[in-house]
Amino acid sequence: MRLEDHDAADIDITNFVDEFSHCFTGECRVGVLQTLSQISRIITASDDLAGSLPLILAVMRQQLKMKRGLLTLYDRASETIFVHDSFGLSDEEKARGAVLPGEGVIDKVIATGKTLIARSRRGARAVFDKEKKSRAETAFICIPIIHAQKVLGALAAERGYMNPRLRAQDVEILTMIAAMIAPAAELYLLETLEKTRLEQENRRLRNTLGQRFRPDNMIGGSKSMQDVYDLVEKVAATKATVLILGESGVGKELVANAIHFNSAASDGPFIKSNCAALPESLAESELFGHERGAFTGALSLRKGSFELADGGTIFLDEVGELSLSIQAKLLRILQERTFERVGGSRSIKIDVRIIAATNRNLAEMVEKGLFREDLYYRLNVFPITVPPLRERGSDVITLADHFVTTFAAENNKPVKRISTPALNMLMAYHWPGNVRELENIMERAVILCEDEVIHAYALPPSLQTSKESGTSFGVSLESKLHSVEYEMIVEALKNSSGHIGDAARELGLTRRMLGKRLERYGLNYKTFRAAGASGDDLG
Ligand SMILES: Nc1ncnc2c1ncn2[C@@H]1O[C@H](COP(=O)(O)OP(=O)(O)OP(=O)(O)O)[C@@H](O)[C@H]1O
Repeated sequence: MRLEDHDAADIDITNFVDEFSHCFTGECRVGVLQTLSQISRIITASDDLAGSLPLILAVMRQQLKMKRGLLTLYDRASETIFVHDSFGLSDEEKARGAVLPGEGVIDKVIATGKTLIARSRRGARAVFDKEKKSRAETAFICIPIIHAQKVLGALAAERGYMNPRLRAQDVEILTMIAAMIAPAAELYLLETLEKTRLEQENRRLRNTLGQRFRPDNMIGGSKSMQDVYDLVEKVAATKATVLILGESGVGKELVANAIHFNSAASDGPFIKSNCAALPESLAESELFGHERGAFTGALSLRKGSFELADGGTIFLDEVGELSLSIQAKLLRILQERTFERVGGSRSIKIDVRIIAATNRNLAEMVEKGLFREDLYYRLNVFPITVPPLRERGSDVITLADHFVTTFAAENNKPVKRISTPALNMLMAYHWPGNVRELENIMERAVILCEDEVIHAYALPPSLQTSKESGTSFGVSLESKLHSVEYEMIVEALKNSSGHIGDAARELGLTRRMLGKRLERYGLNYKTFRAAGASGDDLG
């Protein structure tokens, strides 16, 4: 009901603070102070300020014997006032988010930042619906919640009397409570609303700009990886079994992680079991657990990975390495979600999402009788193939930069960039060990680095053979020297912005000597002019 809905005669809005302040006499102070100290304790004890707001309303209800109360908050960005918490409202009122008679009062209080009181005989009748006989007036007291000069909302309470002294007392108490909960209200608005808004904004931007999902833990935006991210996003929302395929080191475990942490079970456990690392004798008890005394040395009951993953996700890495007998047990879990511990007869039921990964060709293994066909089909419900690094184009550079930043921070080194020849080498290499190999190489290079730039000679010999920038260097001493020379020349030309005299001076050569070397490497000093000293894109 809005303010305008009332007859003018029935409503009296009073700026109340001064009018009745003299009525607040000493006799009530003890009870009031107890209430305030209780509220203050709730606020101090709670590590979640926003969570303490409902408790405070409960204290208002119990200690101050208010019939109805509500806490409204103002979301500045959407310019909406919403009921955060309330007591005494009927289910119907709650469902429509309606507030007490004098809804317009709340608007006014939030707009002006001033305390207001609405008196209403009609309101009284409506409020005390069940006590229709009562014609007593109601006071709807509404106090702004202000923090750092910003109105964050309003605290309102309704009293079924108009006794000026009690009303003045209520105003004073509610004003103090409003001041005490203001930081909590601000925190709530910041944390909850801001987060929701950012998520909405993020979704909106992704939709409008055609941006797509990328798990937080994965670097690289190449088309082939974007296809992987799309699959991750889709399957994360389901409970389907996932089979992740791809060469060693491509990031299969990261994909499994991303699925789990973007799923509804993200608060549940994520248990990884490396099937290849387990000797046959131990694999069964590792996965399914064992009862006490199940075998020599089984001194106590042990839960296996499946049981530990209950309510979450189990990641079976290198699933192609499992023995045929364990494959049979795994098949049963996939079909029935039950298993027995080793040495046990009781069936254990679990609720687990299964993600398996392998770098083996399972279909081929099925043909050779090394992998159960029925298990293969059960696992292969939603396959995701992670592409090798050599098929990800400039992701190599993005990942290399990411690793340089990470390892520079880890090792406390001022390394800032990768030189162009080094980048060319990274791009030309075929990366048999994929991202893991790149990660290791960049860690080594950062450790070796003595200035702010990773030079080509800091990369391992396996990369030195690459045809970087069209200049192929062999593995002999002479080729390596040429590689270093080439890079030093490129750096000097960059530093001097393509000024051949300055570059020659920096290198300790004459212009003529430098000219000859430029010729040998097919370099043109003029191409370094436009890019400037820090240009990174010159070959
Ligand atoms: N897209 C990526 N972004 C950042 N780091 C990555 C990415 N892909 C892989 N890595 C890193 O590379 C390393 C290897 O990744 P991961 O262990 O997930 O590969 P894998 O395919 O499971 O390997 P394996 O088959 O040997 O088990 C890890 O350190 C991982 O953090």
